[in-house]
Amino acid sequence: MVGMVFRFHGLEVSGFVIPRFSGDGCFAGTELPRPHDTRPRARRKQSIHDSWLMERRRSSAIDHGACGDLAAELTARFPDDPHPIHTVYIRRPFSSIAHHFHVLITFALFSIPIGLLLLAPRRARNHPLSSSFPSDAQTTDDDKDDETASKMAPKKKIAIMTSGGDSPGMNAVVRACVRMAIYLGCDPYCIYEGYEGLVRGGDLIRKMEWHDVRGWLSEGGTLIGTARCMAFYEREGRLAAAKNLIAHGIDALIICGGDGSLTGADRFRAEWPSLLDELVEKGEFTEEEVTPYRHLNIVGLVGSIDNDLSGTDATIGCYSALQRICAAVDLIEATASSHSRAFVIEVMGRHCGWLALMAGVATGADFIFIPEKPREDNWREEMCRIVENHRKRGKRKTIVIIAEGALDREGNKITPQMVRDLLADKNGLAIDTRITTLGHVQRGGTAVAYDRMLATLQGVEAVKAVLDATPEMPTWVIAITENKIVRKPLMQAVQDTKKVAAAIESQDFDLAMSLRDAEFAEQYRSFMMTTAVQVNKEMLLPEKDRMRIGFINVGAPAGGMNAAVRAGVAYCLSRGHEPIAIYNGFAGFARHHDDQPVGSVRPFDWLEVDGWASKGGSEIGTNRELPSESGMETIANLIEQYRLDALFLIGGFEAFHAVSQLRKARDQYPSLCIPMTLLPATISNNVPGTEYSLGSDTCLNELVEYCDKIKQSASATRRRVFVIETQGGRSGYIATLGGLGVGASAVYTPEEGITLDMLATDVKHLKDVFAHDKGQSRAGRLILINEKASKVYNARLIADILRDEAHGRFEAREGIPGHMQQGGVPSPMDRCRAVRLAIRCIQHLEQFGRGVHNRVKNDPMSATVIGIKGASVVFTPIQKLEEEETDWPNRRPKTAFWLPLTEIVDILSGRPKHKKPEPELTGLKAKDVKRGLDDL
Ligand SMILES: Nc1ncnc2c1ncn2[C@@H]1O[C@H](COP(=O)(O)OP(=O)(O)OP(=O)(O)O)[C@@H](O)[C@H]1O
Ligand SMILES: O=P(O)(O)OC[C@H]1O[C@](O)(CO)[C@@H](O)[C@@H]1O
Ligand SMILES: [Mg+2]
Repeated sequence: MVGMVFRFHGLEVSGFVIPRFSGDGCFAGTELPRPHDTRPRARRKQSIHDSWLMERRRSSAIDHGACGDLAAELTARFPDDPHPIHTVYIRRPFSSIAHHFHVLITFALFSIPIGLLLLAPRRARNHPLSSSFPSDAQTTDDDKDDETASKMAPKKKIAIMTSGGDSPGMNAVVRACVRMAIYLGCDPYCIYEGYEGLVRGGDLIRKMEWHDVRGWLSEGGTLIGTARCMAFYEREGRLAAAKNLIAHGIDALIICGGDGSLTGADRFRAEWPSLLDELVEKGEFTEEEVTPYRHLNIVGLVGSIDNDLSGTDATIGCYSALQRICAAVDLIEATASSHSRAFVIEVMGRHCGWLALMAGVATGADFIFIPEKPREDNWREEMCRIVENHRKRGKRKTIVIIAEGALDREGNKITPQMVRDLLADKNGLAIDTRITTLGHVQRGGTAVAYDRMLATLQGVEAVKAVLDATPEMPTWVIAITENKIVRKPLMQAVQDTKKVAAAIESQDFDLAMSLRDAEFAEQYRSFMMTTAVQVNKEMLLPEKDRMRIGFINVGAPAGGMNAAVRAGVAYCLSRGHEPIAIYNGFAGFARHHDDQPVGSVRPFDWLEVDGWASKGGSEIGTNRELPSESGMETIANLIEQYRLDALFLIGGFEAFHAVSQLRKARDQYPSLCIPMTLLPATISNNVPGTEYSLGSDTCLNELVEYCDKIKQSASATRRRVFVIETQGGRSGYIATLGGLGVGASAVYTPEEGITLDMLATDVKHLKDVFAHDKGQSRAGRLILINEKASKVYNARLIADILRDEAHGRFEAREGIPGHMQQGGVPSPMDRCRAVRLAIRCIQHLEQFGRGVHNRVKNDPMSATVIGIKGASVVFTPIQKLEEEETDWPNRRPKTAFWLPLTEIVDILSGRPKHKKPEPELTGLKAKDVKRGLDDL
């Protein structure tokens, strides 16, 4: 270090110091012993950043000399640093900004590697868009293309920040944005500490590399920090933020936060032109310098556990928080039931009742309080009436869920204490009552599979939106409607969100409800119907319209089956229908209906069913037998014998096949001319007519949790790859979505198949990746393979091939989670969707009424599948699905909506492009080709 001259003031590094500016245009550093400094090395390095950055000026040094030596010197200082310094650029003092050089030092801080950027330029090294896939092995070669840099257009710099309360999935957002930006030839930056980082600038704005975000999918919270920043509420703060963005040459900003953060973003966007004018006026920049930034390119991502932004069905993190809440309520139920107690559980949601509402639906709570829909003035009597009704029916536990922002109709806060006092009132219900406040437990922990998927896909979409943006376009927020990721105008979403608050304020609660997403109001009605069973007599249908509805589960168990039965039964009871349980599928129906003392066909007992909201498996039993196997005539006779007016089926591909068989047999057996509908429930998610089946979310959570653990083991062992076999039949949905959630290096699906070419590419890729991994990095890798991806290659064989090909350079093992993937307790999403879709199914069946055999026979809508398709919930006639949309030999839909996601899994894991397998020749063509009678 001695001999190099620095211009920076009192800059210290453990072991050497960079002295004051000497005024002679060159730099020097001197070794200094630091015996007193006991801080860990990373902390000491942080202090260099801090003090150096305090020294920096826009117009300070520009020089390119000696940087190679300095990088080598700094690397030598920190030999065991996992992220060595590649390049140091130094500026000569008072040079013009127009020289377009920058100072960059890459240090490592704790586990977060940092690209330290000083005086970021508009200059960049450009990777053409057509460049090969970025991979873990090839991403940090910044210095290679220096000579070409000056000839190319500047690279776009995209900054990502997280803001407001942290939420699980924010790290997945950052990972997706960083890697997608690199993939598309841009430079990603992270703004640390939310708006605070934007206002303060300096080293809170850092360039990111591909490997910087490795392993982030499974981390909770936000690793780039977040804050509630007071300064950003003020124009002064926003002015500083604008200055920092331009100073760092940032072209676009992706903000992931809740309603507040996006309101702030919208305000920033609206003020931007005047902020730039003010910066020019104050002499911070010239007009030419700000010209490239005249259009502020912002994209919002909604990251919040509260699910409080209008225009999107889900926010990143809300399902993870719901998972924590439901897990806690499920646990509390056992103790509540044991003591016959009531529990008042307070959940987060300052201005939004989504968490409380969904928790109420998913756990089958007795009563909820949410800000958007305060109870009538007589809420005390209403709650007591419902709780009393439940207790009279024999319920031993009472669960009341209250959002922290719960209000009464006059806008007064309803507190858990008020509710407790009411339930415990000695002159009233006199129930032994406790309060549990869940607090920040709800925000903690790793993201559930859905949030990882949402965060990743929305992150990718945000980068694309940034690159598509033109000044004429509105500023987008990335939303999700049902199953579809969509761009919506941020301004509209923010305005609608503000309207919710205003509507609550002005006590227009219907408006407040309608301004939330469509599911919100529907779920509220679902909750009311399932909790106030037979309390509200207005719900009852006239006698003549009441039906006997058979409930039957078919296929393998799937999370949410019981919740669907519970909701369907509760709805039937509210309407005066008679819900009939058919135990153990068609096999039970055909062969055990007259067993004694109880046969397989019997009315439901509401008290028993009411406890099924959170139960896994299938309480009424399920199996794969088809009506044709049980005997179609027997089934038809039984339907007649039990006077069933409708059939509600819940299950997977076998259930689909069963409805198809029943429909086709209608000509022969008139008793089958009753309305029937199928609610898809299978972890494989392979039922035609829907993009989502109950149980698939539970399965993905199990798979992701399993893979996280395996990956941790692989990472601890350093250079090891696990090949995980997933279930899913001939559908690669679970493998692909699981791969998206855990960042798999490769996913093998039956839709694509496996070839030697693919394996060879993946082996080479893994070798490259491991060769570039430093020993210290979190190097474990996963490959996911569906159980039927190939007739030849299975998890064990692929692991053996990898191990053999590694020639001792890395290890490979297989892992098979098997039936664990069916899950224990169903996920809240499966439970909530089960409730909503089951109620829709019964509503669909009840439209037909009783004894309408002829009408039913000619109406394609009388045998249907309910499904979520894109942005809507739809019923599709089974005949259409059977004939047009089903790949019968492979037992899956002809088109898999999720197939394009495989590319995203590959892009984000840096998997190289591989040759796709040829389509399989079958039948006569295959025979003739093999005999040489036809062309290949
Ligand atoms: N009206 C506003 N004007 C300017 N900045 C704002 C505005 N509202 C919020 N912000 C900025 O966004 C930050 C986060 O907002 P807030 O605390 O409301 O959290 P949030 O984004 O809604 O997240 P969550 O509610 O999930 O915790 C604020 O600290 C502030 O810096
Ligand atoms: O952690 P803090 O800043 O106290 O914020 C708690 C608030 O954050 C939120 O969880 C949203 O993240 C609100 O529901 C809650 O009121
Ligand atoms: Mg908020």
